[in-house]
This record gives sequence, structure tokens and C-alpha cells, in this order.
Amino acid sequence: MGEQEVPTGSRGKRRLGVMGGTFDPIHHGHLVAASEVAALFHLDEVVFVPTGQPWQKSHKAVSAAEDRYLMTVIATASNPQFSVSRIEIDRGGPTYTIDTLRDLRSLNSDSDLFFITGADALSQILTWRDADELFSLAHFIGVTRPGHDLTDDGLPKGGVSLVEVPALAISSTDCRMRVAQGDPVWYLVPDGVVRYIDKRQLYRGE
Ligand SMILES: Nc1ncnc2c1ncn2[C@@H]1O[C@H](COP(=O)(O)OP(=O)(O)OP(=O)(O)O)[C@@H](O)[C@H]1O
Ligand SMILES: O=C(O)c1ccc[n+]([C@@H]2O[C@H](COP(=O)([O-])O)[C@@H](O)[C@H]2O)c1
Repeated sequence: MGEQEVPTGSRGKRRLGVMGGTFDPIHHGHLVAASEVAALFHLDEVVFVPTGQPWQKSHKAVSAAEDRYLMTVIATASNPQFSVSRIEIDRGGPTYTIDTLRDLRSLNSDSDLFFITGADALSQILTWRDADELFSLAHFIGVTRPGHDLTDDGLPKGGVSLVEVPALAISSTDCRMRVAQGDPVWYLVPDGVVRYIDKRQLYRGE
């Protein structure tokens, strides 16, 4: 991965990062990725957007949107640069990033959008709805993730930046399995999320 130039964006515009995910549960891999990209790309804010109905995960059980939303709020509450949007949860129906970017553009006409994805998600992006149009609405930033190759092969030139972030071999799947087996998730997810999982008895029967 070569050194990437940081896109300057439009003069005078806010720089709004968008971190989309199922967040079932949110973990430190998500938070470190967002924090690193915010610093490297001089973002004013990163909005975390929990998916409503992730259509490519429809064969899997996904926790209630309100639980995933609240865990995301708990995990991000202490960082003044981070916020959480209900836009995908409240829209209803299958979640498409193209709809989210269109909505965020009209709600934030003063901002350039930077969509943050891990290497695994970036490699699937051409399977997303209206993939061609995604790159005209936001600049995409792919981040390294252990076990996945980070590449922009086949993606529009100038539409994507690739960045290395501290490697955290954490996945939501692994966190859910650990809870199901009675193993700790302390320090993989924020403390408040450990408490929330316990309080709501999430992932116990999986
Ligand atoms: N450890 C990590 N390092 C870097 N990026 C990550 C990491 N974990 C997740 N991401 C990225 O965060 C976004 C949201 O991921 P998601 O909520 O699906 O978490 P996940 O750990 O991949 O979940 P699951 O194991 O349930 O598939 C995706 O773009 C994903 O690539
Ligand atoms: O738009 C699509 O068709 C699409 C298909 C799969 C995933 N996404 C988005 O990619 C992000 C990561 O998704 P996931 O399933 O890995 O949590 C999240 O914001 C999803 O809404 C988007």
C-alpha cells in the first residue's frame, strides 16, 4: 500500500466521516478505525450509522436495531467528535448505503462526506446497490483489517483512499461467540457495551 494523498475536499466545507456498520456489537476495531481516519483526514466529525436491515446478512440472525443503536451510542458517547445517526434504522426496509449517502448529503449540504470501510467491506463494494454512483456522493476510505487484503482494484481512480490503521483482530462475530461460550469480551468492546450485553442478555443463546 503506497502513501495516499489526503483529498483536500471543497474549500470551506466541513469534513464529515461516515462509519457504517451492523455493530452487533460495536467493538474497538470500529472505534480505532474511525479515530485514525478522523485524524489522518482532518475530519470535523464522524457519524456512526448502524444499519437498519443489512440485506447481505439476511441469512444471519442480527440483533434488534435498538440494541445495536444503543450500544453504538454508549461506545461513542465520550468522544466529542463522534455521533450516531438513526437514519438507516428509521428509514425501514433493506439498508442501502446509496440511500444513506443521498440523505446525508441533503441534510449536510455544508459538508464533504468520507465513508469509512474495512478491507473486507471494501472488497464487496461492487455488490452494493448502485455501486457506480456511490463514489460521486462520498470519498471512500478503506482501512486495513487483519486477515483481509486491502485493495482498490476495480474501483474508480481517485474515489478511494487506502490507509493503514493499528491492527485489531476483533470481529463482532467473535465477540458474539465469546459471550455465547461464557468467555469475556472485556477490552474487546468498551466497558459500557460489556455491561449492556450483560444487562440485555444478548448473544447468550447463539
Ligand atoms: N477489526 C477491524 N478493523 C478494521 N475495520 C473493521 C474491523 N472490524 C470491522 N471493521 C469494519 O467496520 C465496518 C462495520 O463492520 P461490522 O459492523 O460488520 O463488524 P464486523 O466485526 O465485521 O461484524 P461481523 O463479524 O458480524 O461480520 C466494516 O466496514 C468493517 O470492515
Ligand atoms: O448498499 C448496499 O447495498 C450495502 C451492502 C452491504 C453493506 N453495506 C454497508 O456496508 C457497511 C458495512 O456493512 P456490514 O454488513 O459489514 O456491517 C454498512 O454501512 C452497510 O450498510 C451496504
